[in-house]
Amino acid sequence: MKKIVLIRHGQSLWNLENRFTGWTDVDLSESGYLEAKKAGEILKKHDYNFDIAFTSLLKRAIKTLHIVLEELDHLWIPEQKTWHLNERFYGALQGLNKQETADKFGLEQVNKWRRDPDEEPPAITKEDPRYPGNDLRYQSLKLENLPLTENLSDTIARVLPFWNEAIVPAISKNEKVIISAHGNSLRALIKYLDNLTNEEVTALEIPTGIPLVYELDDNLQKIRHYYLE
Ligand SMILES: O=C(O)[C@H](O)COP(=O)(O)O
Repeated sequence: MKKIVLIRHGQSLWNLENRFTGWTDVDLSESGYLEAKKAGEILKKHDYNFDIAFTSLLKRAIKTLHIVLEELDHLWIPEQKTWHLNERFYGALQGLNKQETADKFGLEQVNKWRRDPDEEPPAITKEDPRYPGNDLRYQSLKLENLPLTENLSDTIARVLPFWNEAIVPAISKNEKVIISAHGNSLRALIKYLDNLTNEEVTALEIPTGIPLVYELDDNLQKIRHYYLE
């Protein structure tokens, strides 16, 4: 039996302000730091240790990972950072307040943008300062990989290749893996691991900063999953 740990970053400043974040690189809030520290303490209490870590290119996930690893005295393990694990790119919604957007466009539309796997939020243009092509960290990406908007299906389409090409080989070598990522990149992965329908994934909410364990069999099929307390 193999075990992996997934963790959504601790509360970010824009989670606190209730703003669409996506690829905006906002920091953890004070509570977010504490959540990450507590996650590390919980993992330590349960005697978890890791051989390799995977995270996104966004500081809220990277810092969460580092705070957790610091608690475990495991800052030395190799880590791979990748845009594939970034939060869903929220297009022109990035930066807007979720409540104000619901007041303007209606809650039904906002819920669709947030949770319907096939509904794309309004796109930005390449001239928009939020275009990832303007950001150094994405300079090695192919043009077609730089999103203008993404729905969950688009996010799944970039998370799964990384799962198969980088994370599966590590798990198969019996390496103990921790993945620190985001609400929607983790929803993408969990949809796959739990074989969820579109309707089921719509209802899936992942709390910030709580370690989520997946037990997998030798074929990497899920046996069970649970949050650690
Ligand atoms: O990018 C964001 O705004 C959040 O991290 C996830 O937001 P959601 O719950 O609205 O998808």
